[in-house]
Amino acid sequence: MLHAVNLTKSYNNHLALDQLNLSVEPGEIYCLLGANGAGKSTTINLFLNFIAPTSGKAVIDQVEVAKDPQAIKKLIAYIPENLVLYNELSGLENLSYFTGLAGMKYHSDQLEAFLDEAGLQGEAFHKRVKSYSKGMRQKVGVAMAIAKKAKVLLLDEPTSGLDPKASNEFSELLTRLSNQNVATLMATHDLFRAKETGTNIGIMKSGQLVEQLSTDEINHSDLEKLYLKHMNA
Ligand SMILES: Nc1ncnc2c1ncn2[C@@H]1O[C@H](COP(=O)(O)OP(=O)(O)OP(=O)(O)O)[C@@H](O)[C@H]1O
Repeated sequence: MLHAVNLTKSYNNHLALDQLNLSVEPGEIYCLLGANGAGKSTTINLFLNFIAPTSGKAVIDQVEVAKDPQAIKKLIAYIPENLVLYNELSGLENLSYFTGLAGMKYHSDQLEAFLDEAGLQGEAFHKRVKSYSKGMRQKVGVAMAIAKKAKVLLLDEPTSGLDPKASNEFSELLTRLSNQNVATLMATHDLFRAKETGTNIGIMKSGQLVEQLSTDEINHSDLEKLYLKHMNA
């Protein structure tokens, strides 16, 4: 579903991403780990076509992202660390606005069903987003992905700053979406969540993927040891 093929990005001779090769298939939750500056966001941004590759390609559903970004837009949902929503609008109004912008027409009862599926409490649907916690805002993002019937989820540190309960709820949503065959690529610093929620883990260092493994293969403690081994190498 989602493939990086020798994907490379350099900024003025600085290699932010160096010949990355990875695949994420439907139903997989692939977690990218790595220190600050390792190239995680660069990878996500290349799949989003926010930036253009220097060489290599990002491919989603057999379409090269840089060649047909409009086709890709229909397939993907993106949740960054801080989702941009209109604070003066309610969660429901934001969902209505953004789905409308993406060319989708839903009745308010359908929009409410999406928010409900994303785990937002009914009493919050009509409250202004400025009163929402970060976890509630992220749920609006998940509702957008559900409304869009996105085949691919691109997430850049979506649980950063969430309390453990909100983070756990977010992880449960990801698992539910992966059970519906969504392919997820997530940049995160949270080793615990990556092991708990992810199906696959890639450890990045200085723009390179230095380790790939299935979460079935490793326990929490060994994952931490492996991560630190790479960071200290
Ligand atoms: N617009 C830019 N111009 C120049 N260098 C950049 C730019 N964006 C990213 N970089 C560099 O590319 C490298 C990879 O950055 P990236 O943001 O992908 O790392 P990251 O793994 O997401 O880090 P973090 O965990 O801090 O978010 C870093 O060295 C960064 O300084």
